[in-house]
Amino acid sequence: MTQASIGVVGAGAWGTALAQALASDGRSVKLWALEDGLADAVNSTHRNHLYLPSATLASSIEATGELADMRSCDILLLVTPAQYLGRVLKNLEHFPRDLVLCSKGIEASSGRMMHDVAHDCAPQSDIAVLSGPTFAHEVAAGLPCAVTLACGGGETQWERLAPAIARQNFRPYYSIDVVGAEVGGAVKNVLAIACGVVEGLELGQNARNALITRGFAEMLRFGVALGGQPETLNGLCGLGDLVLTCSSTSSRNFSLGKALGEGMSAKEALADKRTVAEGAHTAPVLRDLARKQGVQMPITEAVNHLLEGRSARDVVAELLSRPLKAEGHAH
Ligand SMILES: NC(=O)c1ccc[n+]([C@@H]2O[C@H](COP(=O)([O-])OP(=O)(O)OC[C@H]3O[C@@H](n4cnc5c(N)ncnc54)[C@H](O)[C@@H]3O)[C@@H](O)[C@H]2O)c1
Ligand SMILES: O=P(O)(O)OC[C@H](O)CO
Repeated sequence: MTQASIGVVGAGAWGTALAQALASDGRSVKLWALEDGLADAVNSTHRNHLYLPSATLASSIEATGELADMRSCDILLLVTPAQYLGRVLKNLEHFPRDLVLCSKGIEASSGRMMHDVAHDCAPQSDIAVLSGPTFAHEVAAGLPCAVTLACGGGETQWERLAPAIARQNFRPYYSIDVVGAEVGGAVKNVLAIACGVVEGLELGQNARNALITRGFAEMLRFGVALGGQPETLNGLCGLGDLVLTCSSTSSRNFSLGKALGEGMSAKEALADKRTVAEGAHTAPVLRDLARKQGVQMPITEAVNHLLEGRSARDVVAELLSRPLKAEGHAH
């Protein structure tokens, strides 16, 4: 049987790392890069100097600056920042049967989750979501990791995707819950900003772990309200990614929060960044969607206050002054 041909759309840190993981067994992988000259640089130096300079890339990765070159792929992994997914999909001329969404966010202009954005552009394709605790530099270095691969096309899609995506050190777990997988990745980025603030203010490990646990309760409430399954959010794409991202300055979202906690203004912390901290874009739209659903998300509300310019100490004091309530309270 011939192998499915794979393309990765987006040559930021994560798209590059995914291309490297998939090419680690010598398979050829196409990688689309937006920036002028980046595709040529990747092909000639086997490095992505802009987004993942630490990694040496397999020679079987073929980078291109032309989206049209992705038309021959059987499977496309879409790895743009969430706010650009719709725009890039509109420029794709041809959609394969399998689209795998790897961005972690919500479209701010419309409130659409990534699978809705993709479905609106490519209604004939089966849509899957790949998400989990995965820092790009570790994946690109070949270190082991595991992810949720939620297949909207069910088991038949999983049977196509699993052999194309699984590698010795890159281990997908099957799920059918596309909504739960997307909620986990989008919400953890917002919560990681909050945990970074705790680090920046030196509030201690007890506070950080309280925030992770109460943040997880927010993630669960929101995910279930949207139709996601609690067991998905208990897994790699939910709790697993939340714990990773809330514990390390390798996370751009955690680092953004830390800078805010140390006293930098949101404007300064977000200025001139080539790389994306998705939580900053997701926080306002997540708050609006939660309010619409009647779901309480006090930590998400607090992150929005910070991004709107309130002082970190005031926002933390306000969170700690909320009325006492039962831990298992549903709202
Ligand atoms: N970096 C990681 O460790 C990691 C891991 C898992 C998931 N993700 C997710 O992957 C997605 C991409 O993140 P990343 O880390 O690869 O990005 P990055 O911060 O490394 O790079 C920014 C990306 O944005 C792209 N970009 C900028 N302007 C654009 C435009 N107008 N149209 C299309 N693309 C544009 C750039 O080409 C580049 O690919 C995000 O949703 C992120 O949450 C990242
Ligand atoms: O650097 P961050 O905060 O975007 O996190 C990267 C990954 O999503 C971790 O799983």
